[in-house]
Amino acid sequence: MSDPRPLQFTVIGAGAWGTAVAAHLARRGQRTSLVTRRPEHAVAMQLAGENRDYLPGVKLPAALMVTSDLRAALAEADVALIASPSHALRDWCQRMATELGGVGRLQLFISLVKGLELGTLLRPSEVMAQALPGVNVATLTGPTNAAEVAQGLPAAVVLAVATPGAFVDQVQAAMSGSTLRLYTSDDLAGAEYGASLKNIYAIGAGFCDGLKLGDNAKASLITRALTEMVRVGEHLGAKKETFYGLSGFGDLVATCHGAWSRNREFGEKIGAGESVADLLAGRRTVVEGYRTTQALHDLCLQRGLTAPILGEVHAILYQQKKPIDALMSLMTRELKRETSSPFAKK
Ligand SMILES: NC(=O)C1=CN([C@@H]2O[C@H](COP(=O)(O)OP(=O)(O)OC[C@H]3O[C@@H](n4cnc5c(N)ncnc54)[C@H](O)[C@@H]3O)[C@@H](O)[C@H]2O)C=CC1
Ligand SMILES: O=C(CO)COP(=O)(O)O
Repeated sequence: MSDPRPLQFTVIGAGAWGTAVAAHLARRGQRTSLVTRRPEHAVAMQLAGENRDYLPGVKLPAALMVTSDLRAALAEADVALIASPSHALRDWCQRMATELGGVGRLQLFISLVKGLELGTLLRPSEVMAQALPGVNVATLTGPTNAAEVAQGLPAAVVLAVATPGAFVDQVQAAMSGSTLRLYTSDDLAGAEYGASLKNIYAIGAGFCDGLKLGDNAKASLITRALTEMVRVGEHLGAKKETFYGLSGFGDLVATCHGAWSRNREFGEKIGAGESVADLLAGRRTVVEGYRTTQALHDLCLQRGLTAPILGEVHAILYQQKKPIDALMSLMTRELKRETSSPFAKK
């Protein structure tokens, strides 16, 4: 691993996760800018020394530069990290392409996004590569609740890249420290599909919580979800082993169990009887699993893949199926060996 040398990091999107990653980088002594969407949000953060809208209670390092000036923040950037909700990713990327007018100094463009784009069904790095062709794309993902990372609690993540190399090793070293340990991977598809699928299963785990089904039910759901994740992901071109790592199993466990998880909590409230529409109305923070359930459902239909748990989550979110009826559908499926159940292809 090469020694860190000063790099310029630009984190785009000042929700909870972009702010936490930017704060981590600045604390590591890396030159870091955090770009907000709204100018008034940048001003509020500068004045308060805190992101009161999305990450209240966490003091931002003085060295962190907060701005809404995307062009200035990108001008010197060696590494850009994007932390928008998946539905806003393409807009941000198009703005970046316009402001950069080429690729500038940018050598690595890292997604912090955990969801697919509705309609195109593309992974975040695929959307990014379309907007900025010629830049190496990557994702940084794993079990990382933003508040914990922002507080400096320890975590491990994976940096999965399209093209590995010396610069990626340098970024790994620059971002790693005593509170955050980065592993690298060349399975970008696996890391992104794992990150997207785990949000759907976390909604499912939330249904278990809301229905008060107990620990056995939730453990069974998580285990079968992992099996489904591996099968769907492999079929979509990912490597099986990736799903047993931080971006798959690691994040699945964290999100299905985390009291903080917005996806899990969304499912819990639906399981307890609240309506999807009421829960989404006027929400400020993102529940990625909601749109991504639709995207992955569409992708499975398109590829002829059977994914029973994903199908039931979709039926609850989009077809008004009752969570208790979805449970019955899963429990009464055809009996089989644990290691069997090959995909039924159309
Ligand atoms: N919060 C967390 O613990 C983690 C989140 N992530 C992922 O990071 C991504 C961003 O999530 P968070 O930082 O949690 O967001 P958040 O829920 O804290 O904040 C929402 C963000 O979305 C932006 N936004 C809302 N509507 C928008 C629009 N129409 N156009 C552009 N931007 C819009 C807001 O400005 C804000 O930055 C998601 O894909 C999420 O799954 C990944 C790891 C951890
Ligand atoms: O991705 C996350 C943790 O790794 C955040 O999960 P939620 O979006 O469910 O809060």
